[in-house]
Amino acid sequence: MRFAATDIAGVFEVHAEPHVDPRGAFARLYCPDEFARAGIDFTSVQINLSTNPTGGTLRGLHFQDPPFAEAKLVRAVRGKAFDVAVDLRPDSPTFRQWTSVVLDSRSMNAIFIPEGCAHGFLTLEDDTDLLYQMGRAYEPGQARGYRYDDPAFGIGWPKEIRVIRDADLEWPAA
Ligand SMILES: Cc1cn([C@H]2C[C@H](O)[C@@H](COP(=O)(O)OP(=O)(O)O[C@H]3O[C@H](C)C(=O)[C@H](O)[C@H]3O)O2)c(=O)[nH]c1=O
Repeated sequence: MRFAATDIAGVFEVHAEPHVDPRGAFARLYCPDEFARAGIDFTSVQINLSTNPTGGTLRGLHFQDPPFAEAKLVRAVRGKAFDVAVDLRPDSPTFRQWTSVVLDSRSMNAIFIPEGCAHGFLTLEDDTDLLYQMGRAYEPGQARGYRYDDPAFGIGWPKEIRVIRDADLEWPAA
């Protein structure tokens, strides 16, 4: 497993480094000890699956405030997605900045998003499924969000948005 820093402190692209042979590939996707050696204290306690049949589906930007803030490890297990983390930590030098990773099921990469960041993604092809490993159990009613196009962030989404739920258009301005 290889951890690549991004423009935002604490956000990493995680490369699985699959073992490939004529049968296919085998990869370790998560290991708390390897995360700890990379300086990341992250224990996966809940796993979620997001299925998105239509390319151009946007979910997010979502986050939760303390004490319900969530760290998450997100990967595409089918298809491809433009995945975004936004730094919402007021004391961070990259406050309100964003970074992106293209999650590709074929390369087995992932993005680690620490507490204090918002998360969103835009699927780049039909039938894109994202698997989430969460650092805390789900707390109903704690979800907060900002619009994907909030001028405070200026996120450069790479393609037309074709599917988005109304609630993700109704978030307050940052
Ligand atoms: C997140 C979550 C949701 N739910 C229930 C609540 C709703 O009845 C249903 C769909 O939830 P929601 O519409 O919030 O799902 P998304 O819009 O895909 O939100 C997720 O996608 C963005 C991009 C994220 O980063 C978050 O992990 C999460 O907010 O699943 C659960 O039962 N457990 C959960 O952990």
